[in-house]
Amino acid sequence: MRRALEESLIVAIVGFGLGALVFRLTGQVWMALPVCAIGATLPLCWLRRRDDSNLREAGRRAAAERDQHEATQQFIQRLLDVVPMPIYVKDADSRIIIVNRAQADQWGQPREAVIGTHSFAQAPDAARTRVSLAEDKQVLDGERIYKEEHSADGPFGQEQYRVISKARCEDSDGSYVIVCARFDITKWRQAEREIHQALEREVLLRQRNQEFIQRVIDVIPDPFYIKDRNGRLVMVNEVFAAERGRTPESMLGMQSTAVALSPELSLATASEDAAVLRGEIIDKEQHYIVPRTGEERFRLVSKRPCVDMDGQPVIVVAHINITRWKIAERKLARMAHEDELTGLPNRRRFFGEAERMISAATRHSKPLSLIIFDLDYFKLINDEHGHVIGDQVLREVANRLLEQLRNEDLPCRWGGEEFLILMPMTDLSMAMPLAERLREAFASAPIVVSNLSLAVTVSGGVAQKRDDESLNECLARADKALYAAKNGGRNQFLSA
Ligand SMILES: Nc1nc2c(ncn2[C@@H]2O[C@H](COP(=O)(O)OP(=O)(O)OP(=O)(O)O)[C@@H](O)[C@H]2O)c(=O)[nH]1
Repeated sequence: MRRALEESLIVAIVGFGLGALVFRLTGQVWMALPVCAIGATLPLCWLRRRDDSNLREAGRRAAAERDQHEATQQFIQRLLDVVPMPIYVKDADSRIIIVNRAQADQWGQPREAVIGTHSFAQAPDAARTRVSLAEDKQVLDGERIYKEEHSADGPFGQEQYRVISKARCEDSDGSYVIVCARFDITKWRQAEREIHQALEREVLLRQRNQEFIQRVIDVIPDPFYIKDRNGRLVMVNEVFAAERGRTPESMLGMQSTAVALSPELSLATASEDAAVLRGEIIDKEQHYIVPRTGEERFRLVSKRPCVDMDGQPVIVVAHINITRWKIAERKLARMAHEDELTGLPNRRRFFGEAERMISAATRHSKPLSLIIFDLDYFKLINDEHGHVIGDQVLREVANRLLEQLRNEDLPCRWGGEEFLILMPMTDLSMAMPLAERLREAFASAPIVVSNLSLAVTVSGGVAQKRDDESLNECLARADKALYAAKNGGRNQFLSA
């Protein structure tokens, strides 16, 4: 408008100016008027020519811009076609304006068939259409949609996982369009699921193996456990836990040394564990007293190196309770040499030691005497008070006998209520007073057992061993003297 006013003003000034000049020079109006008209026409022609050239230039530019735009469009299309994931662009009315090859292939339609149609025409149902339209509105308002979808039956009837991305974008005209991209992640998700299931199976298998091992070790009747390289308990059987008043689960993770039954038992643990981790095997016997109960125990400790299910080194430990065997062994050893009831040497031990004493006496030409004695009327005690009381009396007789002995004397329970004493460095004259002292020890004080006060006397025979006789021959002589003492009224010792 302003430009038109300027051009009209130029035309008017030029025409009027030329007319005014002619009128001034000629003074003739009829000459000035045509000049005025010609003067106005000249700029008009010039201006028209200039506009025509401008128009042509504008047309050329518009065509070039169209070509450029089209080339850009084609480039974008080629670019999108290379992308393997489905992508399409729709306008603000949800009409498809660009679609790449992957998307067209997925829809199973040629590109030209979908351009200009509504995107929701591709939706499988009304619900999906509603969701799609609501999302388009959100996207046009500036939101970005990024979501994952799972369908049990995808376009080809198979399971499908997709990541869907929708975002707003400005086109070359400055209008908003919606760019939609879909990424098929089915294979990843399925692989992920398979890995997850495999892991779950492994965890389950591991758990079952663990439970099975636990059941197996719980069957072991002795304490058994497994610890890691740091001495922490990783598996404990019920006996081991029960011995400590705990449950197996509550002990896991604890240091094995922290649950030792007695502090001295774990003194060598660290060095032993290090040796086992180097591949050594440890088998040893331990004798200890349980501080809590005062109970005496023996155990066989067995430590072995092993590798757990993760390939980590562990130490397998078994404590075999050998207390009963050890005590039985101890008892057997005692029984082999001691009389079980009285604790006195038995015949076997007596003969063993007597042999040595006789050899020594012979070698040194020293005298040696023997006493044999038994209880008088012991049968009556048994008959009247029972064998249990009788046993107690025999034990007391042994105690009283031991009180009368000298250190070097060798006593023996010969059998039943008969006892022997072998006295080295003792001749008959020394042996008789000792025998009398023994008789007196019984005759002077009753034996008290279980609130019973029982008068007990003993009778015996005494013999000094001759150089030319055996121990049995000497014993036979002493026995004869005992027989005589019995027949002579009892409560006396006679010499052979
Ligand atoms: N309680 C108990 N009794 C025993 C044991 N060994 C032997 N006797 C008993 O000792 C008694 C021995 O009886 P006798 O041989 O008649 O001798 P006695 O009654 O002592 O009579 P005299 O020796 O003649 O004075 C029997 O009753 C045996 O059963 C034992 O280990 N325990």
